[in-house]
Amino acid sequence: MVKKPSALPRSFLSLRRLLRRSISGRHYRRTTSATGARAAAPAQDKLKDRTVLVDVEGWLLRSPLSAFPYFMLVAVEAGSFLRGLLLLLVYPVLCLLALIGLDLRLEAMVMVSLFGLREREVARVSKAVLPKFFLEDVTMEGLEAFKKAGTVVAVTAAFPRVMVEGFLKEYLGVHAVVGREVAVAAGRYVGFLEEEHAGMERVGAFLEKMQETRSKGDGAVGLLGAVGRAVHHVDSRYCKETYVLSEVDKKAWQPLPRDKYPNKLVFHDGRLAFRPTFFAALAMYTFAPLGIILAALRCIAFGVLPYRVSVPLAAATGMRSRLVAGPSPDTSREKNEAGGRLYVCNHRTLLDPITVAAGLNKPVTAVTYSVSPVSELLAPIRTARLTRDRDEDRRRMEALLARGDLVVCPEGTTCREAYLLRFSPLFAELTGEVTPVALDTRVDMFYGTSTKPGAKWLDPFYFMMNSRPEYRVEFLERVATAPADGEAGGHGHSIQAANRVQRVLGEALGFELTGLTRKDKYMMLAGNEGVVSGGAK
Ligand SMILES: O=P(O)(O)OC[C@H](O)CO
Repeated sequence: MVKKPSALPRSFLSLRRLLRRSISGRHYRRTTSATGARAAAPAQDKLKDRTVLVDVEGWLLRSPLSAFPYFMLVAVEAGSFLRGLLLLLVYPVLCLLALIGLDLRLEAMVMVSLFGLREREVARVSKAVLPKFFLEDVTMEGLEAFKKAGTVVAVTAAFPRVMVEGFLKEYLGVHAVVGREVAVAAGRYVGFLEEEHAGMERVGAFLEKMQETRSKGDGAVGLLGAVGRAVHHVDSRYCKETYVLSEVDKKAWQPLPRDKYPNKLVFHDGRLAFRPTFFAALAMYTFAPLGIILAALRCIAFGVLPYRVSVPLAAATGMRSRLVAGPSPDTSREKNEAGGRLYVCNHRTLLDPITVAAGLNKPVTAVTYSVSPVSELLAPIRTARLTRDRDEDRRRMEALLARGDLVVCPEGTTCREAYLLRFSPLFAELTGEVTPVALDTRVDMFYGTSTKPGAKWLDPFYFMMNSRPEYRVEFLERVATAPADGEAGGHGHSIQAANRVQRVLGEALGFELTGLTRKDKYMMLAGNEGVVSGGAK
């Protein structure tokens, strides 16, 4: 359960603090903004190395800010689509509650979205799913104001602390997030959100303990929104200087561009590929029955029909496969000395090898690692498991390549954003040249990738459930992977060759190269190493 506020009356606590501060001789100067646009943001250097108290909704995030999409994301991603539907259905009633008091609506949204959910899963969603959406709501000026600050304490009242903590700490480098807690029992949320004043008492107690706030001389600086914010009371007690941002000023602030994200958003998780506002979520739930039918039809088409029939048929249902550059004639007809051709592609979804096969219009074998057994069973192409034992995998791949064309995705896991992960170099030791295939996908409603072991088998189905899923396929010029005359072979060489192929694909796609791995992705998004039980070997 959440900690109960102190039994002492709040007025007594405030009086005690006031006395303590008067005795230490501190002064609290309040600086309010001028009315001109952007006047409220202090120069970066002014806050250099200082302790800053940031009001998340009032200062940092864009206005008007709707909390509904975030609760919808938590309801769906940490709960289920059924819970999301419940939130959608009760939301109009919750809006009526807003007439009685805004906080009542918030409390009710917290109850519907979080009740019964595991604390750990909500924290995971806060780190793995919500940041993508919160980052789109960050104001550039709001963030830049405290970029050089020493310690940043973020305060939230419009969201439970758990919902904003992941994004603020992981992506914006905020040091502490304090705000309202939701009651927990036996590791699950009971759903009661503590009152705003209790959240602010918590902020006060936190600042009270900080050396910087109490004794460094400069005191803390507050960056606050203008109206009706309980955080002002805490701020006036702990900050020597305060910048207050009016709603009018904030409207002139710009959204933070992607290239200015303090930490790159390479990985994210969750099924919903759109911001679930009330109407967008309503559209999704209305479309879902048709989406299921479409997905079933598309899966059957790719499973049983030849590509020259299934591709146009899928296109008639809205699914697009754009072959930007097809395989060169010799690539598709001739075999190389190893046997079949080795196609090396970046990894967007589990359907990548099928798309390559459709582009070639002939069967291929795909090597997989930690794929759900259900996906293997339903795959319309031959698949072969890797073990992550280098010698064994090499033997398996050489044998497969001797028998026919092989598709490998050396990133080892899918990536949704415009980045390429590190290429595992084993493929470069199998044959003298490879054909890189640049793949990109677009979805409008559901992501066809996931990290939850229990949900992975549904990945291709979700991709097919989109109203207009799209694949872009580009067969590139072959790249030599064999050592040139006089060049040393071995592992060092294969790493260089793998990096070369990664670079070629990165250039074709306009994607940034990274050294991140499958393990990095899973540790970050799921807190595990990404091994699907029954699918590793
Ligand atoms: O589910 P992912 O994104 O880890 O991708 C799994 C790969 O397809 C492994 O072959």
